[in-house]
Formats: sequence, C-alpha cells, structure tokens
Amino acid sequence: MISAHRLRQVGRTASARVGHTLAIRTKATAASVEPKSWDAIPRVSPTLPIVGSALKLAMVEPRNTAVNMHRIIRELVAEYGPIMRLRMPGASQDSIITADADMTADVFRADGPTPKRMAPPTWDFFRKRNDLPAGIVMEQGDEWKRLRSAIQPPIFPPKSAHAFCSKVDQITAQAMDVMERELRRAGPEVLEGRKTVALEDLVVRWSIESVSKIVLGQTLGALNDPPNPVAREMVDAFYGVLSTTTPVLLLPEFAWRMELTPAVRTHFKAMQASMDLTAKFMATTFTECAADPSKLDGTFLGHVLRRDATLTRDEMLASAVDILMAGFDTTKYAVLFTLNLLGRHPDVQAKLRDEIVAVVGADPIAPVTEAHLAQFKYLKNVIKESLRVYSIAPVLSRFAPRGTVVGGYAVPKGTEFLMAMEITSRSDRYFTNPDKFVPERWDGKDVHPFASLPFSFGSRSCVGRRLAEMEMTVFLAHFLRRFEILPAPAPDKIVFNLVLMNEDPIPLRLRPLAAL
Ligand code: HEM
Repeated sequence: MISAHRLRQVGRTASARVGHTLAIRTKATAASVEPKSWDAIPRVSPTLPIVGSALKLAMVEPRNTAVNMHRIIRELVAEYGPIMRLRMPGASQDSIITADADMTADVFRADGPTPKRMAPPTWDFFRKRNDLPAGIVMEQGDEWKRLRSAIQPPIFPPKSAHAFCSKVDQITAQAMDVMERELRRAGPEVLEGRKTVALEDLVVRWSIESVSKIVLGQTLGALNDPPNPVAREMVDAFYGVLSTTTPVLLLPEFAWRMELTPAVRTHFKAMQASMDLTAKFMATTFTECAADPSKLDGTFLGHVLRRDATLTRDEMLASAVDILMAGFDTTKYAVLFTLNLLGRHPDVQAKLRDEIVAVVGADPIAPVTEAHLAQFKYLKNVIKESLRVYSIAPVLSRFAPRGTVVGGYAVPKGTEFLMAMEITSRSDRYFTNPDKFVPERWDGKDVHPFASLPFSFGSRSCVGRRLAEMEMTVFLAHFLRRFEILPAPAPDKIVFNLVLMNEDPIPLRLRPLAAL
C-alpha cells in the first residue's frame, strides 16, 4: 500500500523523471503562488455542437452515447485542451475532465484517507431497495475503509495473490484443453490458422472460473463440456449489469427510478440475477465448509472470515458480487487485447515465448508455479504495454476531498474529476510512437508515472491488481507454449461498457504448436 507520504514523493519525483519539458511545466505550476480561478477553466457549453449532440443522443439513444463515451471525451479534449468544465446530465455542479499526467498527479495528491469515486446511483438505489449494504465498489468514507481493510489483505499483496497461483494454473490448463478441443471441432480452416477464431466465450469462462474459485472457494463448471448453465447465467447477469449501466445513467433519474425503459428493466433484472446467483454459490460454500472447514483454505471468503469477524454475511455477499463484477470482464478483455497485439507483433511474441520456455520449460503441460512468477521480466512489460495501448478502464473518477489546485487552477471541495487515462496513455507527450506496441519501453525509467495507470493509484486503486496480473501471466505462459498467434486485423469497434471492449469478437488466428 502506498502511503500518503510516498504519494507526495512520487508526485514530486514524477516531474524529475519525465524529461525536461514536463519538469519545467510542473515547476512552473508549483511556483505560481496564485492559482488561476475556477472560472478560467474552459467550460464546455451545452450549446456547442458536440455536447449538444451528445446530450440529444443521450435522450434519444443513450446506448449510442454511452458506448462512445471515450470518443466523445477525446473530441472534447481535442477542442478544449487538457482541462475543461462540463455539466453532466442531471448534475448540479460542473465536473472536470482532465487529460494530462501532471494533472492526474495533482488529483491523486489531493486524495484523502478515504478517496471517493463516482458510484453508479442505480447500483446504490438497487441495493438500498433490497436492504443490502453498498459493498466495496460503492461504499464511501470510513465504511469503505473498514471493508477495504477486511478484503485487501487476502487478495491484494503480491504474496497472497501468488498463493492463488496453483488454483489459477489448474483452471488455465483446463481452459487450454477446452480450447484445443473446440479448435478441433471448428475444423481444419481454423486449426490451420486460415480463418479467424473468436475466443471471447472461452476466455470469459476461464476468467469467471478463476475469480470465483478464489473469491467463493468453488468452481462454477464454466469450463465443463458442456458448460454448467448456471455459470453461463452468471456471466450473462454480470455482463447485463455492465453493459446497461452507462446508458441507464444517461437517462433522467425519474426514468430509471420508475423503470420506464426496457434497458432499465434489463439493468435491474441483471443486478438481481447477479446477486441471487452469487448468494446461491456462497450458500453452497458455507454449507460445504460447515462439514469441512478446510474447504475455505486459501479462498477470499476463508481469509475474510478468519481475519475479520466483523463483516456480516450481507456485507460479504455485496462485496463478493462487486469483486466478481470488477474482476472477470476486465481480465477477459485484457487477455484478448494482448493476444491480438501479440499476433500482430510476431517479434514480441517470439521473444516472449523464449522467456516463457526458459522459465517454465517447453513442455506445454508443465504447470506455472508460484516460484516462476518473479522470473518473468519481459512478460511483465508485455502486460504493462498491452494495458497502456488498450486502457481497459479509460476514465478514472475522483471527488476533491478539499479545495485543491489542479493544473494551476483552484478547484473547490467536492468537484468531480474525470481523468481521461486512455488519452494520456496514448499521447506522444509521454510516449514515443504512442500507438506502437513496444514492451521494451518499460525497461527505461523515463516513463511519466501518471501517464498510464491501468489499475489507478493510491489507497482506492484496484484491489485485484496482483490477482489480475497473476492470472494474465499464467494464461499467457500456458497459451504461448501451445499456440502460435498469427497476425489478424486490429479490433476496430472499440466501445465503452464501463470497461473498454470490442463490439465484435476480437480477431485472432491461431496455429497449434503441436499437432492436435
Ligand atoms: C486487467 C484487469 C483489471 C483492471 C485493468 C482493473 C482496473 C481497475 C480500476 C481502474 C479500478 C478503479 C480504481 C480507482 O478508482 O482508483 C478498479 C477497482 C476495483 N477492482 Fe479492478 N481491475 C482489473 C481486475 C480486477 C480483478 C481481477 C479484481 C478482483 C478479483 C478486481 C477488483 C476490483 C475492485 C473490488 C475494485 C474496487 C476497489 C475499491 O473501490 O476499493 N479488479 N479496478
């Protein structure tokens, strides 16, 4: 965990590390005694065409606006520059959009002990209506801190995340077998890499299986042949919540409170289903564990129960839903984008395979163990670079806990910041050839520490980061010993459904390294 002191240090050393221009800029900002006034921040006028059309779209077709949110922000930044004020639909106060790494550092430097980010009001509404607590994603203030302290130690520090390695390894080996079987079934064109293949279904089954094994202490049967239908229901329910959240939030509040549109009804139905299914699996875990407590060994629920008896069953349920929701689609898309990038960069793929074989051995069924994890150097860079090129979380949100200065402007307490990480992580101000996939760039020390933050920063950053990195590592270390990834087109229908994804399947062409 990064302390407040360390955060201040990082913020200060950031400018020293990021090269001359940025350093001068940051010093100039720090040196200016009088911050510029709030009114001096360019304000997006609702009468201007882009926001006018965005708002109109929001009313007429919220889904279109929602899935294009990252593009709308990109256009606004091109027009207004790296900082602007904007009144979001239904808000009583202006929010600020930033697209600048130094400003991101300013925002995080102001974070208090209990950082606050935007929590979808429909999620909050649903939980209150069902008499359920908020859970780790939505809770704020001291209550959030209490939850986070109970949940973080079991799954966040590298040591604990690594301890889950053997579970994830077994699930990954099973996923590889399923993949080989499905490729054989798909026929010779797919098997010889002449035709693209969609791995969305398989990768999501792998990711939900991994995260539920760790969180709930049991597998769902998502990788069975055929998959357990309940596992499929679970995936659909979580995806239903994610894909309807932003469009529903663009509606006026009365419209979603009264469930006036089909999208709102789908949204709440999906939320109910994800809660019910998680509760069902949790109940099974608890029943089985009453007979055999060792079943909870090495699971999130087990750790939480043993470490912190203060969490109620409902709090565990709410947070288990949150963790499953936050943990499966993010990892799925991070893996799929990485595979596509590796296919388009055979040199990177070859270098990565060499490292994997050197660490684990060439035998495609040899397990990836906890001891291997620290030995992967290039693989770490590949993951960092892939998450830079495709920002799974394209926008980060924070509320100013006090009056503060961001980018040289005075900003009042309570202001919401939307930090456009997708823009800074692809900006030539921070990265040479920013659209190129170059894992080697992470060898150097001259990357601005706030330009690419796939898991965010500070005490409210992604609690599953180490787990996600470990899952991706294990997946790639298995995959590249079994398959060669051939070049396929880049995904070209990128959409925002709370996480960045592609509307169509991400194109992949594969060739098994050994005859199947
Ligand atoms: C590549 C995969 C992933 C990415 C890119 C990612 C990214 C993020 C980001 C950007 C946040 C917001 C942090 C902030 O506001 O400062 C977040 C929060 C969170 N993530 Fe992840 N995440 C990933 C995987 C996971 C996994 C595997 C889990 C759990 C199994 C997880 C659980 C959570 C939770 C519970 C939160 C909310 C934490 C809190 O509010 O205290 N994430 N994640």
